[in-house]
Amino acid sequence: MADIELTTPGWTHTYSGKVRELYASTVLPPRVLMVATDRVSAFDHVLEPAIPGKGELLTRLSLWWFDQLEGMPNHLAPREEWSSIPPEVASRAMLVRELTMYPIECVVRGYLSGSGWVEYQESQSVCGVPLPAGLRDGDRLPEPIYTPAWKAPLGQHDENISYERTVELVGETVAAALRDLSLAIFGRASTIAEARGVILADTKFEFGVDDDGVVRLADEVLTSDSSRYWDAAAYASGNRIASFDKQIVRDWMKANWDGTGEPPALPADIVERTAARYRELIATLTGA
Ligand SMILES: CCOC(=O)Cn1cc(-c2ncnc(N)c2C#N)cn1
Repeated sequence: MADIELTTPGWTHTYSGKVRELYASTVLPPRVLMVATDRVSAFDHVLEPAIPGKGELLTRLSLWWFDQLEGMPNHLAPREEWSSIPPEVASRAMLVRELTMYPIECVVRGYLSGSGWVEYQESQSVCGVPLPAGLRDGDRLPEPIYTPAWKAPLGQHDENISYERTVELVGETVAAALRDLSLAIFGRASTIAEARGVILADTKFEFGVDDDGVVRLADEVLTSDSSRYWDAAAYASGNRIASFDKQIVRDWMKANWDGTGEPPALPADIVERTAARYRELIATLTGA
């Protein structure tokens, strides 16, 4: 990994994700700086080259969604503290309260696609949740389903788990809260997106708890990295999955890599088309 320390003093690098870096403040109260890079990952690999502007675009999308989800406590630090964000990353960073994170990926699916479609064909269920017969790839589910995963340490695969397993991991009260909050947020976000001509097919939330015991929506929220977004008009006309997310990259990888060894570099047109889809999604949803 290229040198990732910030040139601005007062920050210590603490964690590298596939596409984001975390830093701890050495001067503020417990705060975490979450910096989004332009890196793109698919099939558990970080791909080359980076997608120009991706980090900034997805940060803007996260911040817009946090604002839309008023009333839902989140991990953003008070905006008056944001002047302390290093200018070198300010356009693609979020300053957040340090939380104790729950090890649960709170996945909500409103449509049948991706790994869910593969599993459905074999078992007429997704993550153990039984579904009606006769569904097709891309179909809207009768109602959104909560299909949690255990958040594995970096480098390991997240593992789909049952709701009962989440109870064992975090207790009944918190497990129920994570499920209910995830389904409620998904419902509100779907309504907001559909009013703008965009289908939110599925997404993944993460939550943590602060020192006062408040459960807060954390991580990035409803970005093209944590969600599948489709164009509603294209979907209605039968193009079931004209996507606004990484599908361009996934489809190219499936057609040009056998999954062994290091993945090939993305061609320039795939990089540009992906950047353009990110820009189009943010413009469509936020108007900016
Ligand atoms: C670099 C990628 O980060 C992650 O994978 C997710 N992650 C989040 C935390 C976290 N830790 C304390 N406080 C928080 N508010 C958060 C948040 N969000 C740790 N890992």
